[in-house]
Amino acid sequence: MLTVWAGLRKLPSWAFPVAFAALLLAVPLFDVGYEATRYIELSLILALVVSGLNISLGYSGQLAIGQAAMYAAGAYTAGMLSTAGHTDLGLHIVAGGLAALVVGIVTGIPGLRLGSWSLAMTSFFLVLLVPDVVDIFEEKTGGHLGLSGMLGPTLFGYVLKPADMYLAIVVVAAVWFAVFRNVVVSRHGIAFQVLKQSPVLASSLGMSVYRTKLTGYAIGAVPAGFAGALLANLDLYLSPEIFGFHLATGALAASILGGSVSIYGAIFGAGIVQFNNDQSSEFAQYSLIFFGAFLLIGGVLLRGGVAGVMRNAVRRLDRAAGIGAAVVPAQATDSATAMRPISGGMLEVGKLSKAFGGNQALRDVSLRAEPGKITALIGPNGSGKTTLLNLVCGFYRRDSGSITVAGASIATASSDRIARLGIARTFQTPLIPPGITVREVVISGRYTADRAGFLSAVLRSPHFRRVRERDLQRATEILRLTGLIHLADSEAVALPLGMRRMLEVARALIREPKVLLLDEAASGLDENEVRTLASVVRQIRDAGCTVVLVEHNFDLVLALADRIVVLARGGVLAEGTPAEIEANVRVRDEYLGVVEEKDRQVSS
Ligand SMILES: Nc1ncnc2c1ncn2[C@@H]1O[C@H](COP(=O)(O)OP(=O)(O)OP(=O)(O)O)[C@@H](O)[C@H]1O
Repeated sequence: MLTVWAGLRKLPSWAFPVAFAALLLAVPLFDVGYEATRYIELSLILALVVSGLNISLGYSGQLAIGQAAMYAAGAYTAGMLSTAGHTDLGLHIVAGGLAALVVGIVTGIPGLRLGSWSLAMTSFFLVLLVPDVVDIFEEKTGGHLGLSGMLGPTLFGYVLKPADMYLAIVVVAAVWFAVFRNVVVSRHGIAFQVLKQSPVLASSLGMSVYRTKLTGYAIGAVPAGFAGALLANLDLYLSPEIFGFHLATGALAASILGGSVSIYGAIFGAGIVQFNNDQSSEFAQYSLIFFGAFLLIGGVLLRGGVAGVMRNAVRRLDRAAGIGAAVVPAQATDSATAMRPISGGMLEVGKLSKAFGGNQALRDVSLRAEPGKITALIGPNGSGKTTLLNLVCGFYRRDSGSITVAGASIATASSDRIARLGIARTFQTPLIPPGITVREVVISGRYTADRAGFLSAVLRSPHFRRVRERDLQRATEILRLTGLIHLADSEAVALPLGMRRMLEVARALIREPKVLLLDEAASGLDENEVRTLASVVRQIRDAGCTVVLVEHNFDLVLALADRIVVLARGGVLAEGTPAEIEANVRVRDEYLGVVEEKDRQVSS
C-alpha cells in the first residue's frame, strides 16, 4: 500500500486534477443517466462560483459574499445576448466573465476605499439588489417572471446538444481551475496571502494594499461570471430568485466546507452543497440549517475544510512512506555563499517630532545612518525607537521634521512607496503568513522587483518563467546565507521564534535594500542564534547596506554597532561610538542603570 502511495507521489502534481477532469469528460460514456450528469453540471457551475470566493475570501481575506450578484451579472449578460440572437457560447462566457469583472470592480472600489466592514456590507446589499435591478430592466430581463425565450447555444455555428453542454461545462471548469492554480502558486498568490496576514506587512514589502485587495476581489468575480453564462445556456431560463441569499450562503458554506484556502476544495464543497440542494428539495425550508451545519463542520471541526483533512492525510502518508524532507540538524550560515554588493543609501532624520495626543513620543530627533555602517538605536522602553522606525517606513505621519534616504525626501510618501524606494524592515513580533513555505516567504520580499503580471503568471509566459527562476535562485542564495536552506520547504509559521526572526531578515535582504531597519531582531533568541544573527548582520553591513538596529541586548549592540544613538523620553540622549557610549555617564545612569536595575530585579 505504501509502495503504491510512494509511486503515486512520484507523478507530477498536475496529474491528479487532469485525471479527474478526464474522468468527468468520460462520464457520459457510462450512461449514468440524466440526474447524475445534471448533478455534475450544477456542482461544477457552483464550484466556479465557490472558487471565486476562495480567491477573494480564502486567499486574499476579503470578507464579502457578492459572488451571487456577479453570477447573476454573467447569467443575465448571456441570457440577453441569447434573446438578442447572439448564441455563441464562447462569446457568452467571455461577456459573462467581463460583466462580472465590471460588477466586482465597481462595487469593490467604494467597499475597499471605505475599509473595515464596508466591503462585507456592500456585497451584502449587492445581493439584495439583484431582484430590483432585474425588475428595473424588466423589458430585457423578464423581471420577476424570469427571462425566457433564450435560443439554444452554438459554438462557431455548431448547435450544441445537451451532451455537448455537459462537455463544455467540464472543459470551462477544467481550464478555469488550471488558471486558478497558476495564479495561486505564483508570486501573486503569495502576495494575496501576505495581504491577508497583515496589510502592514504587505505595504512594508512594497505592495499597494488597496490595489492588491481590489485585484483579489475582482479576480474572484470572473469565474462567477463564467458560471452564470454556463447556467443560462444550460437551462435557457433565468429567474432572479436563483441569485438570492440562498445561493450566497450556499456558496459560502461550500467554500468553508471544502477549504477556503485551497484550489480544489471548491469542487468538494460545491459537490456536497449541491448534493444537499438536490436531496433537500422537499424540505427546502431547512436548507439554510444544512448550510449552517456545513459552516460549523468546515470552519470549526475540520479546520481547513475537506482540503485541510486531505492535506493532513497526505502528510501522514508521506511520513509513513518516508517521503519528503528528512530531519536535518540546524545549519550554520554558509560562508561560501558570498553576499552580493548592496548599494546603501544614507538615512537622515532631521528634527523629527511626533505626538500621540498629549504623549510626545519623539521630540526634535536628528540622526544619520550611513551606508556600510550599523547604526544602533537604543533606549529604555517607551523612548520612541519603534515610533522612529514607523515614521521612516511611512506607517506614521510626522508632526514636523524631515526624513531623507540618499538625499530624497520620504517624509510624505506612502509606506508601500517607501518600501519600493529601498527601505526594508523586520518587526518586533515576526509577521509570517500561515500556509506558505519558508522559501515562499523569502520570495514574497521580491514581489515588487522584476514585475510579472497576472496574465503572464496564468499563461506561464517565458518572462514569468525567467522571473520565477530568478526568485528561486535569489531565495536559495539568501536561505544559504541565513542558514535556513534546510528548512526551505517547511511551513514557515511553524518555525521557532529565532528562525522566524532570521526568516524576516532573509525576506528583507532578498530585496537588496538601501536601508535595513531591524526592530529587536535578537529578542528571544538563544546564544547560538544571536551569534548567527550577528554574523549575518555584519555581512549585510559589509555588502554596503545602511543598517539601523533597534536593540535591547547591549552586548550585541557594543559588538555590532559602528555608531550608537541613545534615545530617552523621545529625545536624543547621546550619540557616539560604542566606546564613547559605554563611557558616557548620562547613558550609564539613564539607560544602563535602568537595565542593570531590571536585571537585579529579575535575578532577585
Ligand atoms: N500608535 C500609538 N498610539 C499611541 N501611543 C503610541 C503609539 N505608538 C507608540 N506610542 C507611544 O509612544 C511612546 C514611544 O513608544 P515606542 O513604542 O516608540 O517606544 P520604544 O522605545 O520602541 O519602546 P520598546 O522598547 O518598549 O519597544 C510610548 O509612550 C508609546 O506608548
